[in-house]
Amino acid sequence: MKKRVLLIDDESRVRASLKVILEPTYEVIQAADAQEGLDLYHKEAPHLILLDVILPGTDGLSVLQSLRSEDCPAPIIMLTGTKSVKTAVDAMKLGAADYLSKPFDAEELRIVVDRALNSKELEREVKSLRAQVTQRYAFHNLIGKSRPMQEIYTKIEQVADSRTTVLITGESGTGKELVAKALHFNSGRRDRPFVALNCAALPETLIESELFGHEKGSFTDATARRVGQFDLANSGTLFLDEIGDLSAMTQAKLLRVLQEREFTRIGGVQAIKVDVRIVAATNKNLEELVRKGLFREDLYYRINVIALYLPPLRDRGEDIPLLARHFLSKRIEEENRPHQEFSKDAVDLLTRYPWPGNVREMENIIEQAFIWSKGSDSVTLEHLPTIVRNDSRSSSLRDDTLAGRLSLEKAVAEFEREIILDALKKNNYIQTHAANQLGISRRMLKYRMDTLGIGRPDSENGGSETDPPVQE
Ligand SMILES: Nc1ncnc2c1ncn2[C@@H]1O[C@H](COP(=O)(O)OP(=O)(O)OP(=O)(O)O)[C@@H](O)[C@H]1O
Repeated sequence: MKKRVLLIDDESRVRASLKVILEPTYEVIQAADAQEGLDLYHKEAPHLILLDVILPGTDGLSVLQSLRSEDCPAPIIMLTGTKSVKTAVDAMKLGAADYLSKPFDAEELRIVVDRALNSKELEREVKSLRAQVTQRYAFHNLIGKSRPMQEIYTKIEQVADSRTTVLITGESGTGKELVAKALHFNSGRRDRPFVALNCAALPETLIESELFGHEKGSFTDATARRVGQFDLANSGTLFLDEIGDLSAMTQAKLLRVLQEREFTRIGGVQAIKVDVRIVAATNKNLEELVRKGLFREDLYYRINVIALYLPPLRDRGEDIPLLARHFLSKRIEEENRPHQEFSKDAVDLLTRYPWPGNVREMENIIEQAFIWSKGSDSVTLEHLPTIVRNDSRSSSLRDDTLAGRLSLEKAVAEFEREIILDALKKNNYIQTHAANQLGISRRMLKYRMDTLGIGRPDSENGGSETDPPVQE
């Protein structure tokens, strides 16, 4: 079936000639003014619109605006006068797919129309592929296709819809809060509140009042009754992050709520019944805290009914490229920037980096790469922060040595060479400064440079003027 092109132009001569050019490939429908054009758009749902800027009554730019405000899926190509560059720019800003300045020839018209339709097609394909990938590799905003992540998805599905308390463990930034949200939004409580409280962020004096609320006059600052998080989360989920940081007294009170499903506000006498599902998280080793007497054993057993462990990112390497692409595409979409991919060596480097701050650190690093790669076709090594580049280099030296590809002596020399070069570059090749930074004498630096064969970049800028001669 031929694709439909809607042509909105008041000059019948222009309409007739455009029709002749396009008709062999497309079905052309025509309108002579804005109103007729909008009516035909609603009736015929065209695949592409050719819209003249100058129309009697309502002009083309206003029509463009109203089509865009309706989320018109068809690309719109503006037909402008020769001298109206500003109008063309305005039209592009308002969301036109392209423009053609009159007079244009048949070939130009065909190219612009084909290109707009193809890129729309491509956009649609990318969207649908992305949706498919997200469906397969994601679970409620959690991205990851590694085995541990697939297991987490299965467990979430299995336990989400019960009132059982869940304990999520894992290093900082591994996604514990996202898992807690996934549990909530996949449960029957999804329309009720999800309340998150970071137990480590509040001083001990405040945490109890934050959790349970207080009655007016219960302490000096309690000028009014305050509702606590348990009240707010009633019939929903309460996410207690960093639970290992709770004081002994708050641990005792929390145990009571978990056992009796009721609590009392500070300064209150009346027990309040609640139906709250608790999801707790920690990056500490709770068993060890129990052994040291810092965490109540009975509370530990109460919250550790179902345990979910999120492994660090470095242990789920196949998720690294997936997450990196996810964060990059998200930013590209948000800022409406042209599509970019990572170069192969950038992906390799990201995969080798140990990610001590896990997914949170990755989000941050991809944000930096996104900023530095503005205007480039792809995200390459040079757009990644030095911390990733250096760390990955040292780990590849280590890997090569352990795999027998490089002798220890050579690996150490290579490592030393890179550090010395870095120090020299940072200090503009002034050896005295570089030596200071490295904590060695200038003579020693000179000696190491000679041994490792490090020369100056060129004698003009090599810092020789500023460096005093080495005293023998
Ligand atoms: N699997 C994932 N897919 C997509 N985004 C993720 C994933 N894991 C974590 N993130 C993102 O990384 C950031 C940190 O995640 P989150 O706050 O859930 O970690 P956390 O383990 O609770 O950290 P902390 O222990 O420091 O509280 C968030 O912005 C989150 O959206």
